[in-house]
Amino acid sequence: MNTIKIGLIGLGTVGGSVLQMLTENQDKVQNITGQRLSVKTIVVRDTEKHQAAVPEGVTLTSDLDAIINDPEIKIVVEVMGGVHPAKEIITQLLNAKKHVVTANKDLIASAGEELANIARENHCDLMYEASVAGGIPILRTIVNSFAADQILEVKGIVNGTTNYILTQMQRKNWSYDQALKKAQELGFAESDPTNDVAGIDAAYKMVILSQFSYGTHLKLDDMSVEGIQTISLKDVEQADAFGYTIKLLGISRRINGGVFAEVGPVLVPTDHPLATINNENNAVMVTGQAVGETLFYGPGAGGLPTANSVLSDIVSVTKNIVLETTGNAFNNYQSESGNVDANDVIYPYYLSLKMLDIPGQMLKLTQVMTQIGASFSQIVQTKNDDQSARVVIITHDMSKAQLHDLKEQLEAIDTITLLSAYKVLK
Ligand SMILES: NC(=O)C1=CN([C@@H]2O[C@H](COP(=O)(O)OP(=O)(O)OC[C@H]3O[C@@H](n4cnc5c(N)ncnc54)[C@H](OP(=O)(O)O)[C@@H]3O)[C@@H](O)[C@H]2O)C=CC1
Ligand SMILES: N[C@@H](CC=O)C(=O)O
Repeated sequence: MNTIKIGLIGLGTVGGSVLQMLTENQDKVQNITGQRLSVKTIVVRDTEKHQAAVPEGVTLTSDLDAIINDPEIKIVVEVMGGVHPAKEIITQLLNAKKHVVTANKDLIASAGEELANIARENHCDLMYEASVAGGIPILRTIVNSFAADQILEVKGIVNGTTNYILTQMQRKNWSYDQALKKAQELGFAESDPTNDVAGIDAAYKMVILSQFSYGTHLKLDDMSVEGIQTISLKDVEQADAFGYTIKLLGISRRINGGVFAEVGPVLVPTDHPLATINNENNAVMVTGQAVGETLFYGPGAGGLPTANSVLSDIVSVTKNIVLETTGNAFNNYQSESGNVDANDVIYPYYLSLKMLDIPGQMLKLTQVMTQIGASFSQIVQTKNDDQSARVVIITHDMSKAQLHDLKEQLEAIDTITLLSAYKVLK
């Protein structure tokens, strides 16, 4: 039996589980591919820390050249994370004719196209199923099963850490800090969790999903990205009283020949499937013109679920090596798309406002709403912690352009402060 040697860069949450799966599931992989897969070399920063976890016969080193310059190693798994030096390392690996499997969404969202070109020039595979929604096989599903359908919308929960934090805050009354600490301990969060909680990790995933779904190359700078740091317990309770759960959603839609994508907190009706997705689980709802609405659910973070996606890529690369069909892009859908007009992006909004407790403030608010042509379907007045008046509104449908005008007009009124403005899913 032929043996394919593998190099592994990173032995943390995901790398450790990849090593475990490659060791424990060897027989099945061998049965399917006809090849024996064997990890030859592992690269980490601190070899001492990992020595005990490395099986006999496997080289553990901090020297990347031990993989790059080893002609025996055909497939390299990059699970170290971050854009630099991962980008330079993968470039070197591809130029050294090695097939690369990565879970690195930061890198693929920022430089995926460039790396795919280098892979093609070298007749190498570059695969990254694990970069979006951890254990959910969403990218390959879009490539294969939506190949002929026009995807109209992709939305969902694509960050496990924030969904875990929101679930613990909503169900167990944990503080934000307590829930984040636990998410880090469980290995869901990035080594620096800023990108998780600020919505940037979800935005990277929406960039990749949009490329697969609409063939378009969005940039993070083109998207509005908001995290969960500003969600207050009062918002969570008020949303619940209105019949909604707050979730951090990525939403992308084809609108009039353009592609619109955003990440932010959204009020989801409690009977909507996305409201039922808890803990580190993710769910991606793909709406196709022909197929209609579909939902893909599963663990979005964690070692073994993510490793399962990495292994599916390794098996695909192995089959391509055997069939001599390497060098085809993971996704080759390319399509031009224009800009989306802010007048065409329409949702109801949840607005919470702080008002100085002096007469005439509600009248001012109503005047601003009327002026921009918006109206509300629900309104509640309570108190903020500092005893100022808190007014919470759910608007009728309004455009992003109207929301922008509303924000501008409210900024000019020093007795009213807009605390939060979240989309409401119907
Ligand atoms: N954790 C998760 O649930 C998921 C993670 N991902 C992605 O998978 C990748 C890995 O994540 P995760 O396993 O959680 O990360 P960890 O922080 O747990 O592990 C990172 C590993 O990479 C090694 N490493 C970091 N920098 C270097 C370097 N310059 N040279 C050599 N080795 C290096 C570290 O070595 P040392 O230990 O010596 O410091 C460590 O072993 C990231 O891209 C992440 O976004 C994707 C989906 C889910
Ligand atoms: N930090 C990420 C890990 C998976 O991509 C998350 O929490 O979703």
